[in-house]
Amino acid sequence: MISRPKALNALNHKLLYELQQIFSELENEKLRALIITGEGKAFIAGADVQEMRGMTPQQARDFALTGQSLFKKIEQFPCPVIAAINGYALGGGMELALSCDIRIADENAKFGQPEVGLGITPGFSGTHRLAKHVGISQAKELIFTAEIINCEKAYEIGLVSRLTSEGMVVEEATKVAKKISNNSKTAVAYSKISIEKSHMQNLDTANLIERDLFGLCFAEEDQKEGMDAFLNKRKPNFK
Ligand SMILES: C/C=C/C(=O)SCCNC(=O)CCNC(=O)[C@H](O)C(C)(C)COP(=O)(O)OP(=O)(O)OC[C@H]1O[C@@H](n2cnc3c(N)ncnc32)[C@H](O)[C@@H]1OP(=O)(O)O
Repeated sequence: MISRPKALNALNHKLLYELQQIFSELENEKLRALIITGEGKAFIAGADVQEMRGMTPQQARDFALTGQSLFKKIEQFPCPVIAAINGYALGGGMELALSCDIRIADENAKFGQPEVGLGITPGFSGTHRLAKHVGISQAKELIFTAEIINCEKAYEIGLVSRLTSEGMVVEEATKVAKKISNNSKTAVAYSKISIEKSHMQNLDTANLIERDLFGLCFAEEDQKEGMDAFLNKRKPNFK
């Protein structure tokens, strides 16, 4: 849980470093799924404007690199990462949600990239990932207008995959995490790698990536256990 509620969980250097540390430690935990949510009325209301106000161009560039590196770590995390969006997901907050694999929104969640209203561009990979998830036209409209959209609009444009009533988003994210956890950890991990690496590739390159990972599954115990379970009409017991 992102917990800096007095500043609506705004991402300052301290919080970004803490998150980098947490994800580095969790990488070796052999998790099946990971849920991120915010404390209070915001998921994350963006990068810390107070802290950015006095930055030099070089300091701002270094700050952007800090956020970009953390969000790349999340996107490449060994298990699926689910953003349980409990409120405002703005600027860097939307960009963190975009680095997650699955986004689920509470009915009070609001989304936007308000940066151009502050005289800056998105800086934590939002110009890349927003277009990746909702298409270039929608991404341009959201970024150029700095419009804040509600959860229904976010669902309509494919920014989030599920909507929940107020206060139920972590419960719903937990349900999804449990469904993922019932499946082979290796097969889910390889599927995540294949999707991320083959996206934006041509079909032949994408097929090569998928073919190699598909073959690797057959070197894993889970493939034998999964298929034996089906053939013997029982539930699989993945390691
Ligand atoms: C590379 C990435 C770049 C970026 O992410 S740029 C930043 C993008 N984000 C934004 O522009 C959103 C800024 N925040 C807001 O627009 C508003 O907040 C909200 C609409 C989210 C909520 O408004 P309301 O309900 O009226 O609350 P409140 O009084 O504005 O905020 C409560 C306290 O939280 C602090 N806060 C909110 N967002 C940020 C932020 N992004 N950076 C630093 N502080 C923030 C405020 O200042 C205030 O604090 P105090 O009570 O001491 O006045």
